[in-house]
Amino acid sequence: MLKNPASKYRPFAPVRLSDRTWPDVVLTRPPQWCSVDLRDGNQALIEPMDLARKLRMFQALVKIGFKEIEIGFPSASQVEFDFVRKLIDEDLVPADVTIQVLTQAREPLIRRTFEALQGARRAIVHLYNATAPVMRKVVLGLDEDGIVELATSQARLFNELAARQPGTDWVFQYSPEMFSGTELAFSKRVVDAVTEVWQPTPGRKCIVNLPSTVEHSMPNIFADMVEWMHRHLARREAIVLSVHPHNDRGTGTAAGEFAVMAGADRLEGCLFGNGERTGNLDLVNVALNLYTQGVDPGLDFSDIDDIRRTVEWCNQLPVHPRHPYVGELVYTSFSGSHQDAIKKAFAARKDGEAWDMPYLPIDPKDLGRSYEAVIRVNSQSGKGGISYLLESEYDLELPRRLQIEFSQVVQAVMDASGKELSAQQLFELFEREYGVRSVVAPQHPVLQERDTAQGREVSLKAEVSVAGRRMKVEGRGTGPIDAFVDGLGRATGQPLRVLDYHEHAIGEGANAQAVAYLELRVGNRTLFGVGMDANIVSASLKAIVSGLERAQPQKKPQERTWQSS
Ligand SMILES: CC(=O)SCCNC(=O)CCNC(=O)[C@H](O)C(C)(C)COP(=O)(O)OP(=O)(O)OC[C@H]1O[C@@H](n2cnc3c(N)ncnc32)[C@H](O)[C@@H]1OP(=O)(O)O
Ligand SMILES: CC(C)C(=O)C(=O)O
Repeated sequence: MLKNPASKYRPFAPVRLSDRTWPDVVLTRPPQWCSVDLRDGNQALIEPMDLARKLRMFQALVKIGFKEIEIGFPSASQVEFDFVRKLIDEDLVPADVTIQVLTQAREPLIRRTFEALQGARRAIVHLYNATAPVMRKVVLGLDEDGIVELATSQARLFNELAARQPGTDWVFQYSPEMFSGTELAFSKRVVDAVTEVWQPTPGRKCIVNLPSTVEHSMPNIFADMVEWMHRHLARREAIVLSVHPHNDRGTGTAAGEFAVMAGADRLEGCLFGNGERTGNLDLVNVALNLYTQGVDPGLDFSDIDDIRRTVEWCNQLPVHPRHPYVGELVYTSFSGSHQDAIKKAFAARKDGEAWDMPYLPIDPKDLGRSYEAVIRVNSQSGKGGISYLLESEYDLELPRRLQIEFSQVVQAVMDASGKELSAQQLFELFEREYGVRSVVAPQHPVLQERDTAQGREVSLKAEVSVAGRRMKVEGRGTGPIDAFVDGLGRATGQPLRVLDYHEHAIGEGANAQAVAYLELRVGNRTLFGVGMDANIVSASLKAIVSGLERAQPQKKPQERTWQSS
């Protein structure tokens, strides 16, 4: 890179528009949408779409709700021509959808374009020619007058060819190419000259499309340029003012939104921002930005993953996992504090309430995404995410101090592997750590109760196996748990106390299980034991054995053996 980039690059020129109004505008309704996936998106593909892919994309766009779809550049190739014919000949265009096609301002191409459209019910024919200084000089070798002459002569050809096909309801569109890099006064001059030829009326408008063919400036500058055009164009009342932002600086979405605030009526772009170089404006992004402001965009993305799969198939390009609204990872939280906040907000949220969810600007359900993938656990995660997954996938409601204890177990495993843990892996780790499957309930229990002067007394005899060692326990207490703790303490010679107790059911009916979480004091250690059983008392007794097993001196995590004192 250069030490002095100014020796090579020029800053963009600000627009003189001190009375700009667009910054105060609030968007309360959607613009007119036009998808250019089948043209600008298609021309940017490594392998342009064949007929089957074009048709599938067209049908997906119709299903989403687009009413204007640029279906191709019919003079560019046979496939492009044939696709237009296919839609017309096979009557595949719904009555409320208008197809649009693009042509350069070159006579043979324009003639071929009108030929492709024969028999169309309604069509937008889109004419463009270069207007930017570098293009005038280097590509076309024309001065400003030459460019105006080129544009107007071809605009006249539009009038002529359309008149020969009166059965079609024609709409004309004009784009000064690289509007973003063209002097504003010249853009106005050429656009006014074209609309003078076309003579649109408020009842029969033409479309003037302002492309940031290359995104040259910050989006506020683009908005100033659009507002300037909006205020200065002749015949504005007879024009649908459209913009066509690209995304070279990564601000295509902002440019599109600001342009609508600045007076644009219509937005051209592609699904998930496909298009030349860094792409076109991402229509899904803008539509869902509106949606999250409470504005119905008039486009339906309620199965956004299906749309992504279609787009990936047609474009043969992947959508990035972090792409706004659609990426595989955008409804996933790995970091502990995010998980904690999301978990609490889900628990606090009541149906019908306004969406006010930390770290989730949109309800994934609205786009057909599920909550399950919202939280994933890796070394950046904390107890909130871990317990969320265990609760949402396995119905385990870990008490808070157990969440803290188990998250340290998880962290040790993560630190060693560096990998993400799925909900299933977390559950298996939990089962192993607390011996949920391996711990056996006390065998041959004999339980007796009697009333004494101090109250009810329970005595319990049983055989128990703790970490592979069988022992007989005999104890007394105010209830079975108390008696078991007393007996185990005697049998192992280890002081044992229950500090806290939580239990809940998992599942219903014949398959219901009880799960008990007991916080124990074993010797000088405080730790949890967990037991699961169809019977709640057995679940509690198993939890005590679980805690006792875990209390023995540790060799390696996940590898403990019993050492009796
Ligand atoms: C910014 C955009 O996205 S605009 C859309 C661009 N899309 C595409 O180009 C995809 C489809 N294009 C194609 O298939 C081909 O380019 C075609 C069929 C249109 C034309 O092909 P060719 O005739 O072989 O010409 P080529 O592609 O090299 O275009 C360059 C010629 O067009 C002329 N030209 C370029 N832009 C324009 C314009 N806006 N208006 C008029 N003429 C133009 C150039 O001056 C050059 O003419 P020259 O050969 O006399 O020097
Ligand atoms: C033809 C125009 C609209 C275009 O695609 C562009 O300038 O990016």
